[in-house]
Amino acid sequence: MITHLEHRQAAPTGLRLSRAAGHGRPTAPVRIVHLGLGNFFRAHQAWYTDNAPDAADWGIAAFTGLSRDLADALAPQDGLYTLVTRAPDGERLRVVSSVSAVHGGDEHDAWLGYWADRAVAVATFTVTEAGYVRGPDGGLDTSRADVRADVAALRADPHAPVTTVPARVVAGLRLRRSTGAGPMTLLPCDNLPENGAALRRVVLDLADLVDPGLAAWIAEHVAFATTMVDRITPATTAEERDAVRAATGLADTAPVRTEPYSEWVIAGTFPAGRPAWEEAGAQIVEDVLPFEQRKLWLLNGAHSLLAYAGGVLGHRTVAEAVADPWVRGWVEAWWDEASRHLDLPDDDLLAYRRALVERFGNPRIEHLLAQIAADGSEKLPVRVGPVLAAECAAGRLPLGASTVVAGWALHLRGRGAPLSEARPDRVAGLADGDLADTVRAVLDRLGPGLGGHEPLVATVLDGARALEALAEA
Ligand SMILES: NC(=O)c1ccc[n+]([C@@H]2O[C@H](COP(=O)([O-])OP(=O)(O)OC[C@H]3O[C@@H](n4cnc5c(N)ncnc54)[C@H](O)[C@@H]3O)[C@@H](O)[C@H]2O)c1
Ligand SMILES: O=P(O)(O)OC[C@@H](O)[C@@H](O)[C@H](O)[C@H](O)CO
Repeated sequence: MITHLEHRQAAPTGLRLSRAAGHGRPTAPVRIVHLGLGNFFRAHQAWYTDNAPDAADWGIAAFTGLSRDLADALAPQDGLYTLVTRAPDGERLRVVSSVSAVHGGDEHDAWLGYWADRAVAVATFTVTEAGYVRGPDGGLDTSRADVRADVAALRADPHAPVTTVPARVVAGLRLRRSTGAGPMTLLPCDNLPENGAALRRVVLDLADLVDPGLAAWIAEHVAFATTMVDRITPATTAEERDAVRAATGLADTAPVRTEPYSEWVIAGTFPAGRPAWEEAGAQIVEDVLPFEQRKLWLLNGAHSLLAYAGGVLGHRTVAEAVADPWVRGWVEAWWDEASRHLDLPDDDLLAYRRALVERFGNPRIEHLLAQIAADGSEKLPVRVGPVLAAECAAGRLPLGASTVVAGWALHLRGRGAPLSEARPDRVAGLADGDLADTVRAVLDRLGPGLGGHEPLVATVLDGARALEALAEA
């Protein structure tokens, strides 16, 4: 295995990462604010910004969303961290310098301060699908207690601390309007279809409830860009910290490991500017949709299939699950089904599938199925629902899609990884009754009327029984 250090590293062993000690570049002025400081942001948006030729002009102030632990880990090392890019046969380590400031999500005054600053031109987000607090129709879910509390707080005091993502954004934009800090762009980077429009909708919904006139100001001054983001980035483990220390001699409490592959496709306008991300490999396009569907269905849909069906069969990681011939067969079936509904040349799709087989099989990316299985109620309607409905509408009973549904039904009934849902109310009652009841209920979640499609129900039930039989074998 080859280990390549991209930057000069400093001895002595155990020295903490620090700009004063000459690690990384000098701190760049903050012109981007990020919400959702976690692993993916640091392997993706922060890395592209670090690679841009104008990186010295574009620093990021990054806020955690929920727990402030990562901010506390990164602050003593000046926002610097080691990105470990793991190929099957070797790895590259580099110190990423683009994060100029780190904050806990509870530092609301600091958050507001950036939004009032004319120098800040872009806000990016990686807050998980659940973080957008959308209701079933995609609008703001005003039935949530946290949303209601935030609306009441902002009506009473524009500076009041708030917790939901749309409320944090509305608070920031309201201050930006009053300080005349000018237009900016919001750039969501979560695995949601049309994520720019999705964020815009919940932000405008909440603005309307808080401050008459604010929604119109936002519509005129704030651009919502849409993105497709891709780079498989599992959660960091203690072993990773030890491995980085062994390779570099540096004590980094928050390294990130990721794969060599990376894609960022962006559509939108940037009235206050942005880094030259396209020179770091991002694609700026008119329409993200074909890239987004290809990725959400072929990559993320297959991930969910691996997580649920592979989890029932006792697999722990993506690489383990995709090496199982049964699971691999279902993944290929799913890819055939999804590809029929993608408006892209066959050769492109085949090349993408071949690359996915390699990426999933990378033994040095230990991507836990349990991490992917979380929040299925948010993910499956987006990753699998559209293909399932389209296949049924075309008169077919899709094996791959049915196996994802079968795996999810069993997962909800306690098989595979432990159930983890940001919105437990969304899955309440789904596991009640017998397996057929669960299958009907989950199908109805994925497409109107699918729970009453008897041949489909029978196909999913067959799939679930086959999974159970294989798990017992
Ligand atoms: N990890 C990947 O491979 C990957 C790849 C593409 C896209 N993404 C997107 O990035 C998201 C985050 O992935 P990650 O690996 O960085 O996870 P992570 O757990 O390392 O970080 C998640 C961040 O989001 C915040 N957050 C979580 N729920 C929130 C909520 N309800 N409101 C506000 N903030 C919230 C957390 O506090 C944390 O700061 C994913 O959900 C996905 O949409 C991840
Ligand atoms: O990050 P999530 O929870 O939306 O989904 C889990 C994985 O499918 C996802 O993180 C992929 O690894 C990623 O989308 C690859 O770019």
